[in-house]
Amino acid sequence: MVKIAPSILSADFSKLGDEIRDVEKAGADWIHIDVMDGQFVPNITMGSLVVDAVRPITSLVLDVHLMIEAPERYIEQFANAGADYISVHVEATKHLHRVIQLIKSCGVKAGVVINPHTPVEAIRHVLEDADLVLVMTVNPGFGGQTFISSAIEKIEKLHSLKEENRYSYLIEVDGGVNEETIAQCVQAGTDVAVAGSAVFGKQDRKAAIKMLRSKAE
Ligand SMILES: O=C(CO)[C@@H](O)[C@H](O)COP(=O)(O)O
Ligand SMILES: [Co+2]
Repeated sequence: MVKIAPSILSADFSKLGDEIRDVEKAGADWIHIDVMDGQFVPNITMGSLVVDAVRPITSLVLDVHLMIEAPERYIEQFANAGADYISVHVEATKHLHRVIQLIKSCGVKAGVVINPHTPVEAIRHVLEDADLVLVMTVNPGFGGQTFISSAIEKIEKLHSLKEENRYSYLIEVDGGVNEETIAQCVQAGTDVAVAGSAVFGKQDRKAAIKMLRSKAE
């Protein structure tokens, strides 16, 4: 069954603790945390302090999506704050293989992320080391954007490479995932679906997650 990972970017930050408890009660599997630096992407969001604050209030997996230049500078900080997964963009570092090893050496699962214009070939040689591959279905930087469906063939490709080579990574999709788009993602091989506005943007989070799961089946 697909895991649902609400992105706190769309939560009400004036009551972040309550928002996280609410989606946990509503059946969320993971909590997705979008870290943006105003350089790699135009927006600035949150740092490791937020991961630190969230860690004691939930037992859900904390899935940290780093949209920052040279992420190798901050891996230890996010690991110490309690991240379970740390994902870095291939477009943001000169030494992707080294960053993956660094994440793992901190005892954290390592994810690699590709932007909508980036082909799977760009991460081909780190797939055997990755615990997670995150396929962006919007240009990173903001919540509430429209799903880019050309990314579906990349999910299919990652799924078949995984089967052929017995790789162990999970496939995650992020951006514009909602009740209209989740089915095609899951059909293509998605294991984890990030949903920001499709969960936090709704009053009834339990109904929202239930709807996503039912459309995914
Ligand atoms: O990483 C990002 C955006 O850069 C995402 O995680 C968004 O926060 C997802 O929001 P929705 O598109 O689901 O509203
Ligand atoms: Co994200």
